[in-house]
Amino acid sequence: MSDRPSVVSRITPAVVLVFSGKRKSGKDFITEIIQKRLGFEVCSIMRLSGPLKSQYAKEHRLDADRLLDATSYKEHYRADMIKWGEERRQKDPSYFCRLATEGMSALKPVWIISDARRKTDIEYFNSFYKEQTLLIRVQAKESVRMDRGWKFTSGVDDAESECDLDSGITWHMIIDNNGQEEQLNIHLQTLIDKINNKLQSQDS
Ligand SMILES: Nc1ncnc2c1ncn2[C@@H]1O[C@H](COP(=O)(O)OP(=O)(O)OP(=O)(O)O)[C@@H](O)[C@H]1O
Repeated sequence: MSDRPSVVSRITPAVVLVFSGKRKSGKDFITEIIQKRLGFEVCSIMRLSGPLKSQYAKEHRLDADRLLDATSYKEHYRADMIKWGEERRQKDPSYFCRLATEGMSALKPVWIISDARRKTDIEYFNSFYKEQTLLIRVQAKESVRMDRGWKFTSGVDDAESECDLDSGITWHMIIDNNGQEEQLNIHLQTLIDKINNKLQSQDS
């Protein structure tokens, strides 16, 4: 990849956790637990989908707050915003990764990317932060995801953005999140131990 991250994000994090998983597998649920356990002063959650809306609003002189809420304003621009995002990504696959990881939150030592969706997202973090990056896949059975409100939606669940990471990636950790609290806690503790080891090896 040719584009370097911005000046702020070049302050190298100690750990980068890159999460991926199907809709309603529990990515937000899990990443928020990890952030709480590590502490908000240590850990930032960065959403690659976040800058899409804010940057689209900026470039089109729209009200970003209204674009982010559930009004018809958002619906009106939705299709155009998705098209704009795809065009941007095609021109520059690392565009949204760069935007999501700049700013003050990049100053914290642990970054959690909660919504990787494409192989290019993985390539971005592997190319700039190889030593720090742990790739984590969250899995849940379809029946469990349905209980959480997921319903198969054609054009969404069969789109590249949902399926690109279904194969071809060697994950450092796979977390099964089917609602078995004890099993989840074992996974999370293993991960937190790994993070703490990385943080300690940076200190020494
Ligand atoms: N282990 C769990 N125990 C209890 N509730 C859970 C668990 N995992 C997820 N949930 C709940 O399931 C719902 C979906 O989880 P979450 O929003 O984390 O999924 P997601 O993968 O981030 O979904 P999306 O990709 O659609 O944003 C939430 O209401 C969340 O609180």
